[in-house]
Amino acid sequence: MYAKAISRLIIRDQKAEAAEYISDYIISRIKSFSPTPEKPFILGLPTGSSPEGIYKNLVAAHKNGDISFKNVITFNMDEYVGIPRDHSESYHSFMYKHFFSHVDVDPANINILNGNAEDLEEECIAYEEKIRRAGGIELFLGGIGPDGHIAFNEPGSSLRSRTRVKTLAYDTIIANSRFFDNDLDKVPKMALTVGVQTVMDAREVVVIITGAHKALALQKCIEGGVNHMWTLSSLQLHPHAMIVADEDATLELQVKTVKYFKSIEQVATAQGFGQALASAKILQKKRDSVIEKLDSPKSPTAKTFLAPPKPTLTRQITPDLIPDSMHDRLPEAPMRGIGLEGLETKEVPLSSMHERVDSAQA
Ligand SMILES: O=P(O)(O)OC[C@H]1O[C@](O)(CO)[C@@H](O)[C@@H]1O
Repeated sequence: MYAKAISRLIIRDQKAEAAEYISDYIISRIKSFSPTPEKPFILGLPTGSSPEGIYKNLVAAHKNGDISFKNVITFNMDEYVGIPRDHSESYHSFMYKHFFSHVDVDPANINILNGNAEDLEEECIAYEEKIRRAGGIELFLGGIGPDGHIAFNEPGSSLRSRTRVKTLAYDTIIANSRFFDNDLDKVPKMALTVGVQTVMDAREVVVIITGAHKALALQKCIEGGVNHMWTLSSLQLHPHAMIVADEDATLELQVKTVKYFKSIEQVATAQGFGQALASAKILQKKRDSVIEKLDSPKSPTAKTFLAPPKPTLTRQITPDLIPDSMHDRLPEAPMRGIGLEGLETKEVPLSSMHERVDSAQA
């Protein structure tokens, strides 16, 4: 892992345009992946009001025959603990209402944490295991809270955390109370959530951030350092992280930050490579072809650098060590006559300290 800034921040005027950018992006990613039953596309999904527009677009695209989710396996980010699965505000209900009921995803391919499992810890361990067995998440779509949490990884969460039970922060309870008649007491106090590391393990992470109430979180995430108090900031360490925000969410960013990210998108578009991410497969292909070119005998570099003439290595047998005395190594006759006469050590007469003190005083 290496430290870097967020790869891309895409800014759109309105929330709906941000959602459109992401839904188009997901569609293009799934299409270019060409999933099959043997090689399904593994998609991580969030809930909340932010991604609603994305689901709406995906459903419309599916109905237009533009995209199929048949060979897509989904893993949701989180689920409340202790509310019935069919509660209107459970994340199970949300996902079926906004997405699953309207597309051709195989119900057997839908994974959502069970917040009513008898053993919640076991449920979380099994979830991580299932993600791993599926081959890891290809693209994790995420949403954040105003306190900068990704999934339900509240401020102070370990950046190495994995799926586990989490107590919701007061800020989150207030934010989510709008779905529970604005009654704080009705909001579940705990949730199961994938960990920060679970998200970071995805090959790509895309996060939607909209609204002025999330502006501080976006600023901390992009302009601040990696910090467990703003768990979204961990994305700075991800090689393929993209945040799509609306203008309101950029209110706390420095003008130069906004300008810079906008210029990245403009330059990319002008160069004709858009913002599409080169898939690992394409990158690998590119690497292979570069190496192939270098290795080719026609390549000038191949001759000069890659295939230097093999040096003939000869090894000498280490001679036996013949011990000699120090005396043998002292120069003898040849040294005489070249100005080294008289350098022989003179005998030093022994005198006691007492005698030396006396003569100094005299
Ligand atoms: O988009 P909203 O309504 O602000 O909700 C975001 C919430 O949804 C989640 O993405 C849950 O999946 C959380 O990370 C966050 O608390």
